[in-house]
Amino acid sequence: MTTCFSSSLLRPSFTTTDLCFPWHPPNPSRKIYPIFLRNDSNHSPRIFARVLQQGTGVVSPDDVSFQPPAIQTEGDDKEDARRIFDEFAPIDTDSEDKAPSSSTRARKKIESEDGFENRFKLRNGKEVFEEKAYLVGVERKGDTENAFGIEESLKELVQLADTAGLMVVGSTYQKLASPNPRTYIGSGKVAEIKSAIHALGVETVIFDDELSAGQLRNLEKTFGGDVALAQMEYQLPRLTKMWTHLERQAGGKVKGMGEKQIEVDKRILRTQIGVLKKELESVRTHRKQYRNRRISVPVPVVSLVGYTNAGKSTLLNQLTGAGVLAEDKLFATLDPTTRRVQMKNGKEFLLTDTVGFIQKLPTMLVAAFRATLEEISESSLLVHVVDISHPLAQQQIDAVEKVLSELDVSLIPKLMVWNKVDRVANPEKVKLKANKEDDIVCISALNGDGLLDFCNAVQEKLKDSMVWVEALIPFDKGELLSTIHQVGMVERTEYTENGTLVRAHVPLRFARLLTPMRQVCIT
Ligand SMILES: Nc1nc2c(ncn2[C@@H]2O[C@H](COP(=O)(O)OP(=O)(O)OP(=O)(O)O)[C@@H](O)[C@H]2O)c(=O)[nH]1
Ligand SMILES: [Mg+2]
Repeated sequence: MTTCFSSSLLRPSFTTTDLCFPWHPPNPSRKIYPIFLRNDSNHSPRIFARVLQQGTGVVSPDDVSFQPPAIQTEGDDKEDARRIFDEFAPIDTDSEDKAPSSSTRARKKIESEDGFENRFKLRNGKEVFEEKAYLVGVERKGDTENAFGIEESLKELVQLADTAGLMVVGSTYQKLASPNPRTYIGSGKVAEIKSAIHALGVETVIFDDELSAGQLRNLEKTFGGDVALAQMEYQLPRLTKMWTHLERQAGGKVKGMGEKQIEVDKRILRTQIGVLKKELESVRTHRKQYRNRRISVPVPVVSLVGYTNAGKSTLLNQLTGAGVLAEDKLFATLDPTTRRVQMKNGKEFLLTDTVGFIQKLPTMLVAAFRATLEEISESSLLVHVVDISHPLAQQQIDAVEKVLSELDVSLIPKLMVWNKVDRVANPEKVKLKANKEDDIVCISALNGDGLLDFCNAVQEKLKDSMVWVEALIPFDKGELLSTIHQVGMVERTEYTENGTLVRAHVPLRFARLLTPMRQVCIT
């Protein structure tokens, strides 16, 4: 699962055109392990490596069976590459007690000018440390059969990095003629990355590529870090050692940046982990409370599902004025929100916004995503929102449907919404096409176009999940009658001596409430 963009998604410091982003399409059939290599100043490659395992689960160091180093370079001179990698290799082992060198002082000066503390940014009300990131894409022979093209996949990675609080300052890629996963980027590319690290003050390098255990080991050795973002917490006690060690690589005979800096770094990690945990916990609690409250209400629940950035939150806001965060950013919505939609004809349904789907799902979002999935399975109707203006709309539809097909939701009725018709070259043509298909409605969530049609279509589809009842409602139960009108589809009412005879489709939960009256009616 993974995510996409206009330049407004990107930070002000760069634009889409700054990014040279040919990219290898992620292959859903394989595990992708982007490696984050962190270098903390323009001059000191204080680096650690971490792996973000895509998909569910968390990789642990024990899961990685190391084999002999197996970096093979392609096209370039292997010796050359080895030399470049060697520059990052550990050197001295006991430089900790030595006086700070001029390079350390210069680095500190740069960091203070850079406003280290200023780089804690507030995002969605939470404090994150904004790191400068550089992306490295690798396309292997055979990758091209993937539905998502290189550029799109790379853009998604930009958005993911952005969402993760990183500032993407540049990127590069390399095409490898061999599908062999043991073949890795050549020395020229390594040199290019190295010079970018220095020139752009890059702190995090993200490789989006499948890495063999050998490569992993090599990178781990080369860059000195233990591996895994998901393992940050696990690594915490070992960071002091690791970063001191990396310090030595940076300057040779220099003293490390000192305990203070190391403590700051650890604090950053702890903060990030803590924020994440709290956030996911609150998602869960929130969802549970909402669900419990909702179950007592007979109004049908409609869930908006769809690829990230499709416009789900915008649609919810338009229909309900909910003020739900809608942003041109990956996973703007983490905490699903439910609002009551009241139609002009008095009908009601509950509309739930959900976390967007993506072809690759970052580990840190998995928990939130699961909360959403639980939500989906309890809906009366799934509305699949599609950004029809997106060049890869069909691939995004396929990605979402694939996820849905893996869930236990096949019996829930579905409605597809083609959103952002205002952005397509020929809206009329698109609308015509939608009209020819069953269960597709064209809308612009942004300007409100087609929303009435949407609500009507929702009502029609909800019928599929309702049950047919005939009930005699006593006159003193007038509130039941108005609820039937609100949440159900009334076909006919008839006033009799004993009450009002109603024939209607109503949500199952509500039908149960009517059971005694149905019996009256039948007898
Ligand atoms: N032009 C246009 N832009 C739209 C429309 N609907 C949404 N957008 C824009 O698309 C971007 C994404 O919208 P969101 O509503 O945040 O998308 P989402 O599906 O909730 O995304 P996630 O929460 O990340 O899954 C925002 O910049 C919206 O303003 C539309 O109908 N037309
Ligand atoms: Mg959203």
